[in-house]
Amino acid sequence: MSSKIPTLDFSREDLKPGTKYWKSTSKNIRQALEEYGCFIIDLQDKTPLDLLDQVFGSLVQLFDLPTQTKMKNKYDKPLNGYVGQIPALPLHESLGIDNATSLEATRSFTGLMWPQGNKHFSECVHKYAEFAAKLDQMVTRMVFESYNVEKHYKPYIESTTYLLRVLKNSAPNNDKPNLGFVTHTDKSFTTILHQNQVNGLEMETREGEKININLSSPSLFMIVAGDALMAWSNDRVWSPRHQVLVSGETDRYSLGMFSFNNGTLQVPEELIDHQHPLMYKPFDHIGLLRFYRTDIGYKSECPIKAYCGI
Ligand SMILES: O=C(O)CCC(=O)C(=O)O
Ligand SMILES: [Fe+2]
Repeated sequence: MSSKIPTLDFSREDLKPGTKYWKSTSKNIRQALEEYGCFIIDLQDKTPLDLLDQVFGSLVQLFDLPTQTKMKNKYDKPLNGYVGQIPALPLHESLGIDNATSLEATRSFTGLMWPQGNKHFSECVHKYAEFAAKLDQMVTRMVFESYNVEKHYKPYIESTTYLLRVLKNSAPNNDKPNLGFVTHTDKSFTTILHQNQVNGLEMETREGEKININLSSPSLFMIVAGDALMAWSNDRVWSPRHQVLVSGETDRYSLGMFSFNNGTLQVPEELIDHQHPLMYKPFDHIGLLRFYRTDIGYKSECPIKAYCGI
Protein backbone atom coordinates (compact mmCIF):
# COMPACT_ATOMS: atom_id res chain seq x y z
CA MET A 1 0.00 0.00 0.00
CA SER A 2 1.17 3.51 -0.72
CA SER A 3 -1.10 4.98 1.97
CA LYS A 4 1.87 6.37 3.93
CA ILE A 5 3.17 8.36 1.00
CA PRO A 6 1.21 11.62 0.79
CA THR A 7 -1.19 12.28 -2.06
CA LEU A 8 -1.65 15.99 -2.74
CA ASP A 9 -4.64 17.49 -4.50
CA PHE A 10 -3.42 19.56 -7.46
CA SER A 11 -6.89 20.08 -8.94
CA ARG A 12 -7.93 23.00 -6.76
CA GLU A 13 -8.43 26.38 -8.41
CA ASP A 14 -6.63 28.10 -5.56
CA LEU A 15 -3.36 26.25 -6.16
CA LYS A 16 -1.85 29.52 -7.38
CA PRO A 17 1.30 31.32 -6.17
CA GLY A 18 0.61 33.40 -3.08
CA THR A 19 -2.56 31.63 -1.88
CA LYS A 20 -2.86 29.87 1.45
CA TYR A 21 -3.37 26.58 -0.34
CA TRP A 22 -0.21 27.09 -2.40
CA LYS A 23 1.77 27.74 0.78
CA SER A 24 0.37 24.75 2.66
CA THR A 25 0.94 22.52 -0.38
CA SER A 26 4.55 23.75 -0.64
CA LYS A 27 5.06 22.82 3.00
CA ASN A 28 3.51 19.39 2.45
CA ILE A 29 5.75 18.82 -0.59
CA ARG A 30 8.85 19.70 1.39
CA GLN A 31 7.81 17.39 4.23
CA ALA A 32 7.07 14.51 1.86
CA LEU A 33 10.37 14.96 0.03
CA GLU A 34 12.33 15.09 3.28
CA GLU A 35 10.61 12.04 4.71
CA TYR A 36 10.02 9.80 1.67
CA GLY A 37 11.69 11.53 -1.28
CA CYS A 38 8.44 11.20 -3.17
CA PHE A 39 4.74 11.99 -3.19
CA ILE A 40 1.71 11.52 -5.41
CA ILE A 41 -0.14 14.28 -7.22
CA ASP A 42 -3.84 13.82 -7.87
CA LEU A 43 -5.06 15.99 -10.74
CA GLN A 44 -8.64 14.71 -10.48
CA ASP A 45 -10.84 16.53 -13.03
CA LYS A 46 -7.80 18.44 -14.38
CA THR A 47 -6.33 15.22 -15.82
CA PRO A 48 -5.74 15.49 -19.59
CA LEU A 49 -7.43 12.15 -20.28
CA ASP A 50 -7.54 12.46 -24.09
CA LEU A 51 -3.87 13.35 -24.27
CA LEU A 52 -2.91 10.44 -22.00
CA ASP A 53 -4.97 8.02 -24.12
CA GLN A 54 -3.21 9.23 -27.24
CA VAL A 55 0.23 9.01 -25.68
CA PHE A 56 -0.25 5.47 -24.40
CA GLY A 57 -1.71 4.45 -27.78
CA SER A 58 1.41 5.85 -29.46
CA LEU A 59 3.68 3.96 -27.07
CA VAL A 60 2.18 0.65 -28.14
CA GLN A 61 3.05 1.57 -31.76
CA LEU A 62 6.56 2.64 -30.78
CA PHE A 63 7.46 -0.51 -28.86
CA ASP A 64 6.00 -2.63 -31.69
CA LEU A 65 8.74 -1.33 -34.02
CA PRO A 66 11.61 -3.71 -34.84
CA THR A 67 14.39 -3.83 -32.23
CA GLN A 68 16.90 -2.64 -34.87
CA THR A 69 14.87 0.54 -35.31
CA LYS A 70 14.51 1.19 -31.58
CA MET A 71 18.27 0.72 -31.17
CA LYS A 72 18.81 3.81 -33.32
CA ASN A 73 17.77 5.84 -30.26
CA LYS A 74 21.22 7.10 -29.15
CA TYR A 75 22.58 10.34 -27.75
CA ASP A 76 26.03 11.58 -26.80
CA LYS A 77 24.72 12.19 -23.30
CA PRO A 78 25.07 8.98 -21.33
CA LEU A 79 22.05 6.91 -20.27
CA ASN A 80 19.65 8.72 -22.59
CA GLY A 81 19.04 6.17 -25.34
CA TYR A 82 17.55 2.73 -25.94
CA VAL A 83 17.72 0.17 -23.14
CA GLY A 84 16.60 -3.37 -23.79
CA GLN A 85 17.64 -6.88 -24.79
CA ILE A 86 19.25 -7.29 -21.36
CA PRO A 87 19.25 -10.98 -20.43
CA ALA A 88 18.73 -10.26 -16.72
CA LEU A 89 15.80 -7.94 -17.52
CA PRO A 90 13.92 -9.73 -20.28
CA LEU A 91 10.67 -7.83 -19.69
CA HIS A 92 12.16 -4.35 -19.91
CA GLU A 93 12.61 -1.97 -22.82
CA SER A 94 12.86 1.80 -22.77
CA LEU A 95 13.76 4.73 -24.99
CA GLY A 96 14.65 8.32 -24.26
CA ILE A 97 13.76 11.60 -25.88
CA ASP A 98 16.25 14.24 -24.83
CA ASN A 99 15.00 17.82 -24.60
CA ALA A 100 11.46 16.54 -25.11
CA THR A 101 9.83 19.94 -24.61
CA SER A 102 11.37 21.00 -27.93
CA LEU A 103 9.14 20.04 -30.87
CA GLU A 104 12.23 19.80 -33.02
CA ALA A 105 13.81 17.24 -30.67
CA THR A 106 10.67 15.07 -30.56
CA ARG A 107 10.46 15.33 -34.36
CA SER A 108 14.03 14.21 -34.73
CA PHE A 109 13.41 11.21 -32.42
CA THR A 110 10.24 10.41 -34.40
CA GLY A 111 12.15 10.64 -37.69
CA LEU A 112 14.60 8.00 -36.50
CA MET A 113 11.79 5.66 -35.51
CA TRP A 114 9.54 6.35 -38.53
CA PRO A 115 11.63 7.67 -41.45
CA GLN A 116 8.37 8.07 -43.39
CA GLY A 117 7.14 10.34 -40.57
CA ASN A 118 4.58 10.05 -37.77
CA LYS A 119 3.19 13.47 -37.01
CA HIS A 120 0.68 12.10 -34.53
CA PHE A 121 3.48 10.57 -32.41
CA SER A 122 5.70 13.64 -32.32
CA GLU A 123 2.81 15.96 -31.59
CA CYS A 124 1.21 14.03 -28.77
CA VAL A 125 4.51 13.13 -27.11
CA HIS A 126 5.61 16.75 -27.32
CA LYS A 127 2.30 17.86 -25.80
CA TYR A 128 2.77 15.40 -22.95
CA ALA A 129 6.31 16.70 -22.40
CA GLU A 130 5.02 20.27 -22.20
CA PHE A 131 2.33 19.23 -19.77
CA ALA A 132 4.75 17.28 -17.53
CA ALA A 133 7.35 20.09 -17.64
CA LYS A 134 4.72 22.56 -16.47
CA LEU A 135 3.81 20.30 -13.58
CA ASP A 136 7.48 19.79 -12.72
CA GLN A 137 8.13 23.53 -12.76
CA MET A 138 5.24 24.15 -10.42
CA VAL A 139 6.53 21.54 -7.97
CA THR A 140 10.12 22.79 -8.24
CA ARG A 141 9.03 26.36 -7.61
CA MET A 142 7.19 25.23 -4.49
CA VAL A 143 10.28 23.34 -3.31
CA PHE A 144 12.47 26.44 -3.75
CA GLU A 145 9.86 28.61 -2.00
CA SER A 146 9.51 26.21 0.90
CA TYR A 147 13.26 26.55 1.53
CA ASN A 148 13.09 30.35 1.14
CA VAL A 149 15.43 30.29 -1.84
CA GLU A 150 12.96 31.32 -4.53
CA LYS A 151 15.52 33.76 -5.93
CA HIS A 152 17.44 30.74 -7.23
CA TYR A 153 14.40 29.24 -9.00
CA LYS A 154 14.50 31.22 -12.25
CA PRO A 155 18.19 30.67 -13.02
CA TYR A 156 17.73 26.99 -12.16
CA ILE A 157 14.78 26.52 -14.53
CA GLU A 158 16.41 28.50 -17.33
CA SER A 159 19.25 26.02 -17.54
CA THR A 160 17.10 22.89 -17.10
CA THR A 161 16.03 20.50 -19.85
CA TYR A 162 13.91 17.40 -19.73
CA LEU A 163 14.61 13.85 -20.72
CA LEU A 164 11.39 11.96 -21.38
CA ARG A 165 11.90 8.21 -21.05
CA VAL A 166 9.17 5.89 -22.23
CA LEU A 167 9.20 2.44 -20.71
CA LYS A 168 7.55 -0.90 -21.34
CA ASN A 169 7.54 -3.90 -19.07
CA SER A 170 5.96 -6.80 -20.91
CA ALA A 171 3.35 -8.83 -19.10
CA PRO A 172 5.06 -11.85 -17.55
CA ASN A 173 1.77 -13.82 -17.62
CA ASN A 174 2.32 -15.17 -14.14
CA ASP A 175 1.33 -14.05 -10.67
CA LYS A 176 4.69 -13.80 -8.96
CA PRO A 177 6.60 -10.49 -8.80
CA ASN A 178 9.00 -10.32 -11.78
CA LEU A 179 11.77 -7.75 -11.92
CA GLY A 180 10.87 -5.09 -14.48
CA PHE A 181 13.55 -2.56 -13.62
CA VAL A 182 16.44 -2.85 -11.16
CA THR A 183 16.72 -0.98 -7.88
CA HIS A 184 18.22 2.46 -8.38
CA THR A 185 18.00 6.09 -7.37
CA ASP A 186 17.23 8.66 -10.05
CA LYS A 187 20.11 10.85 -11.18
CA SER A 188 17.74 13.71 -12.07
CA PHE A 189 16.79 16.70 -9.94
CA THR A 190 13.12 15.67 -10.04
CA THR A 191 11.22 12.92 -11.85
CA ILE A 192 7.54 12.67 -12.75
CA LEU A 193 6.28 9.14 -13.30
CA HIS A 194 3.02 8.18 -14.92
CA GLN A 195 1.77 4.75 -15.94
CA ASN A 196 -1.03 3.03 -17.83
CA GLN A 197 -2.66 2.10 -14.52
CA VAL A 198 -0.75 -1.19 -14.28
CA ASN A 199 0.98 -1.03 -10.89
CA GLY A 200 4.55 -2.15 -10.35
CA LEU A 201 6.54 0.66 -8.79
CA GLU A 202 8.06 -0.12 -5.40
CA MET A 203 9.66 2.65 -3.36
CA GLU A 204 12.03 2.13 -0.44
CA THR A 205 11.82 4.34 2.64
CA ARG A 206 14.83 5.69 4.54
CA GLU A 207 14.39 2.76 6.92
CA GLY A 208 14.49 0.26 4.06
CA GLU A 209 10.78 -0.56 4.12
CA LYS A 210 9.42 -1.36 0.66
CA ILE A 211 6.14 0.26 -0.32
CA ASN A 212 4.06 -0.77 -3.35
CA ILE A 213 2.80 2.32 -5.07
CA ASN A 214 -0.79 2.37 -6.21
CA LEU A 215 -1.14 4.59 -9.28
CA SER A 216 -4.14 2.81 -10.71
CA SER A 217 -6.06 5.95 -11.65
CA PRO A 218 -4.97 8.06 -14.65
CA SER A 219 -5.24 11.17 -12.47
CA LEU A 220 -2.24 10.11 -10.36
CA PHE A 221 1.36 11.19 -10.99
CA MET A 222 4.33 10.25 -8.85
CA ILE A 223 7.01 12.81 -8.07
CA VAL A 224 10.38 11.37 -7.14
CA ALA A 225 13.40 13.30 -5.86
CA GLY A 226 16.62 12.48 -7.67
CA ASP A 227 20.21 12.47 -6.40
CA ALA A 228 20.75 16.02 -7.67
CA LEU A 229 17.92 17.38 -5.52
CA MET A 230 19.22 15.49 -2.49
CA ALA A 231 22.66 17.08 -2.97
CA TRP A 232 21.26 20.56 -3.74
CA SER A 233 19.18 20.40 -0.54
CA ASN A 234 22.30 19.51 1.45
CA ASP A 235 20.83 16.12 2.39
CA ARG A 236 17.47 17.41 3.59
CA VAL A 237 15.57 15.76 0.73
CA TRP A 238 15.85 12.00 0.37
CA SER A 239 16.55 10.36 -2.99
CA PRO A 240 14.71 7.05 -2.60
CA ARG A 241 15.75 3.72 -4.01
CA HIS A 242 13.04 2.17 -6.14
CA GLN A 243 12.42 -0.69 -8.53
CA VAL A 244 9.68 -2.04 -10.78
CA LEU A 245 8.09 -5.44 -10.20
CA VAL A 246 5.42 -6.69 -12.57
CA SER A 247 3.01 -9.59 -12.62
CA GLY A 248 -0.14 -10.52 -14.49
CA GLU A 249 -1.27 -10.45 -18.07
CA THR A 250 -1.21 -6.77 -19.05
CA ASP A 251 1.81 -4.95 -20.46
CA ARG A 252 2.92 -2.05 -18.30
CA TYR A 253 3.75 1.23 -20.05
CA SER A 254 5.17 4.16 -18.15
CA LEU A 255 6.52 7.64 -18.75
CA GLY A 256 9.39 9.14 -16.81
CA MET A 257 10.02 12.87 -17.14
CA PHE A 258 13.48 13.65 -15.73
CA SER A 259 14.78 17.17 -15.15
CA PHE A 260 18.48 17.73 -15.75
CA ASN A 261 20.39 20.94 -15.25
CA ASN A 262 22.84 21.79 -17.99
CA GLY A 263 25.21 23.60 -15.69
CA THR A 264 26.66 23.41 -12.22
CA LEU A 265 24.42 22.87 -9.22
CA GLN A 266 25.37 23.91 -5.73
CA VAL A 267 23.82 23.97 -2.29
CA PRO A 268 22.28 27.43 -1.74
CA GLU A 269 24.10 29.17 1.09
CA GLU A 270 20.77 29.55 2.91
CA LEU A 271 20.77 25.76 3.35
CA ILE A 272 24.16 25.65 5.09
CA ASP A 273 24.39 26.22 8.83
CA HIS A 274 25.80 24.64 12.02
CA GLN A 275 23.24 21.88 11.99
CA HIS A 276 23.66 21.37 8.26
CA PRO A 277 27.34 21.72 7.36
CA LEU A 278 28.05 21.64 3.62
CA MET A 279 27.88 18.04 2.39
CA TYR A 280 28.49 18.49 -1.37
CA LYS A 281 30.87 20.39 -3.60
CA PRO A 282 29.33 22.25 -6.58
CA PHE A 283 28.77 19.65 -9.28
CA ASP A 284 28.19 19.38 -12.98
CA HIS A 285 24.83 17.62 -13.26
CA ILE A 286 25.41 15.91 -16.62
CA GLY A 287 28.84 14.89 -15.26
CA LEU A 288 26.96 12.81 -12.69
CA LEU A 289 25.56 10.72 -15.55
CA ARG A 290 29.04 10.26 -17.00
CA PHE A 291 30.37 9.28 -13.57
CA TYR A 292 27.51 6.80 -13.07
CA ARG A 293 28.48 5.12 -16.31
CA THR A 294 31.99 4.38 -15.02
CA ASP A 295 32.71 1.23 -13.04
CA ILE A 296 33.42 3.15 -9.82
CA GLY A 297 30.26 5.23 -10.20
CA TYR A 298 27.99 2.31 -10.97
CA LYS A 299 29.31 0.18 -8.12
CA SER A 300 29.37 2.88 -5.45
CA GLU A 301 26.82 2.64 -2.65
CA CYS A 302 25.83 6.28 -3.12
CA PRO A 303 26.96 7.63 -6.52
CA ILE A 304 26.22 11.28 -5.74
CA LYS A 305 28.35 11.17 -2.57
CA ALA A 306 31.14 9.40 -4.44
CA TYR A 307 30.88 12.03 -7.19
CA CYS A 308 30.78 15.27 -5.23
CA GLY A 309 30.32 14.51 -1.53
CA ILE A 310 32.49 16.27 1.06
O1 LIG B 1 8.45 2.52 -14.76
C1 LIG B 1 8.41 3.19 -13.74
O2 LIG B 1 7.34 3.50 -13.19
C2 LIG B 1 9.66 3.65 -13.05
C3 LIG B 1 10.85 3.77 -13.95
C4 LIG B 1 12.02 4.36 -13.25
O3 LIG B 1 12.14 4.31 -12.05
C5 LIG B 1 13.08 5.06 -14.02
O4 LIG B 1 13.05 5.00 -15.25
O5 LIG B 1 13.95 5.69 -13.40
FE1 LIG C 1 13.71 5.70 -11.38
